[in-house]
Amino acid sequence: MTQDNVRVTGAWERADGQVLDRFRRHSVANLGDALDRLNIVDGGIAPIWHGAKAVGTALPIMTVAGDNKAVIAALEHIRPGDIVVINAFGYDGRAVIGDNLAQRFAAYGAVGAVVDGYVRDAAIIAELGVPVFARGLTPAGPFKNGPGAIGEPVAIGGVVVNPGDIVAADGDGVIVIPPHRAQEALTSVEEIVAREAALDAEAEALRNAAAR
Ligand SMILES: O=C([O-])CC(=O)C(=O)O
Ligand SMILES: [Mg+2]
Repeated sequence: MTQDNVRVTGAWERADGQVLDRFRRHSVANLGDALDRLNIVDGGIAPIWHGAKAVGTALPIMTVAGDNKAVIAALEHIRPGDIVVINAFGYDGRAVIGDNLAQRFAAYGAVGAVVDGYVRDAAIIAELGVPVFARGLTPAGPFKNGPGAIGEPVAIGGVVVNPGDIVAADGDGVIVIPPHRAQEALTSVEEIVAREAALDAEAEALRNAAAR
């Protein structure tokens, strides 16, 4: 379906809320290790405020550089638990979202947004507490002409994101987990956490021995 210059692909399966909750317990670094250290978005895409983190089901949006018509059209397609994923082609000349859109994402139930591009209104977004990850900030506003696409696979930071993929983001960065690898990732990350706890205990024992 094409909705006024924006192509819209129909529904896809969303990740189960309990599965998302299990991913929420883990750092992106450990999740990356659990997936052979692959599937990680390049480090240029980072949180725009300290402490931002989010895990959700990807709602992918493709824009043209500097334009957010497709982002606005995507609002009505957000379902609770979604994370908005925008391929804005890394363009640094215009912000494709700001506090208005971030706030609307949250009102529709999205857990946050990952933007391969630039954003604005960072101080207000931080105050609102909406987790937003992007390449950087610019005060220049976007055009609203399209074209664009909603619900098709996109690339962000060198990684393909399909509609329905699980996306986890924290202070270190962003990872994309295809749903068919979710169980494997969770089993493996739980082993990694146990190993890291043993390393922490070892370091503590060394510190205590040195203090004696
Ligand atoms: O003007 C726009 O479309 C982007 C923006 O600043 C906002 O969402 O607050
Ligand atoms: Mg604004």
